[in-house]
Amino acid sequence: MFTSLTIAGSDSGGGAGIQADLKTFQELDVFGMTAITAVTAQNTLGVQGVQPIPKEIIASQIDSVAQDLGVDALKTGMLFSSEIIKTVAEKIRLYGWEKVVVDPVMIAKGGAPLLQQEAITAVKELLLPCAYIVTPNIPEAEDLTGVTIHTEEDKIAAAKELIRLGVKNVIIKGGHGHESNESVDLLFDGKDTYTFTSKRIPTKNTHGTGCTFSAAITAGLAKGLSVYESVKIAKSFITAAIEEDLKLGSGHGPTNHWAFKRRTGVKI
Ligand SMILES: Nc1ncnc2c1ncn2[C@@H]1O[C@H](COP(=O)(O)OP(=O)(O)OP(=O)(O)O)[C@@H](O)[C@H]1O
Ligand SMILES: Cc1ncc(COP(=O)(O)O)c(N)n1
Repeated sequence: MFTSLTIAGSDSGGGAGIQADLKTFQELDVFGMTAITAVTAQNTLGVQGVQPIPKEIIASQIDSVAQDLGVDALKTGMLFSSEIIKTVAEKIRLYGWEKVVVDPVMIAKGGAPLLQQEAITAVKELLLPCAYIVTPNIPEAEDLTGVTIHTEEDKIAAAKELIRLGVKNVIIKGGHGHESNESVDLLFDGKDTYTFTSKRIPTKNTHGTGCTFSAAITAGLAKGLSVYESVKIAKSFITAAIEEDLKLGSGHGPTNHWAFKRRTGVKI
């Protein structure tokens, strides 16, 4: 049995955060484990409350999992503060984990901050050097690098800057490139560039797409797949989940975590 750990925030609405990660791990036949960094009161309309968890309890959750169950791959999501980032980065180094996917969650779809502004420096200095893969969306890549992104060349320039900060592989996600009728995710491994393209699906139900995508990549890595193979499957997983949206709530609804497995019917 392969195992994955998600270190992220709880989304009471079930579409993003820890909840999206566990649903994705389960669908991809990986045993999911959690270290909760913050509890959010959230639904499809927005974020109504945020309560960070004390750093000692976060450290303790990670120790509990590491010292008994083992971690084949892990991802980070909402980390909220510099203090939490420092705690998580120290644990990643302590246990020598290498298959680490960092989803640099900053702002919820509705605009609520999920990372304190002053914590961006900690992401760059403490977390990115631990990352095997980082998966920013376009605004996050801009914030982390200072590069304004309009073109594919801009994405490559931002990716190179992230590699310089210590990341091994960068995926700049295209969900926010609304001017195009395609959603193109660009992978850069420090040498070669690969693109993963789907047609842009016209829906407002994209709550938790980034969480789901990075969790699917983590599941692939846990099973020993390459970065390229893991991203390819993750792209199919998220495309199916957006295409067959569930139409829940009256704001930005969740995606459909069952869709990929129902569609493919195969074990990967
Ligand atoms: N409308 C869409 N049609 C097709 N694919 C999409 C669409 N929106 C997002 N995606 C895909 O979903 C994945 C996540 O991309 P996105 O840029 O939305 O991440 P994100 O902003 O971090 O997500 P979130 O903040 O909602 O968790 C990518 O693979 C992207 O290509
Ligand atoms: C706990 C948590 N983690 C991550 C997100 C990002 O997802 P989105 O940008 O779709 O709101 C979120 N809303 N809540």
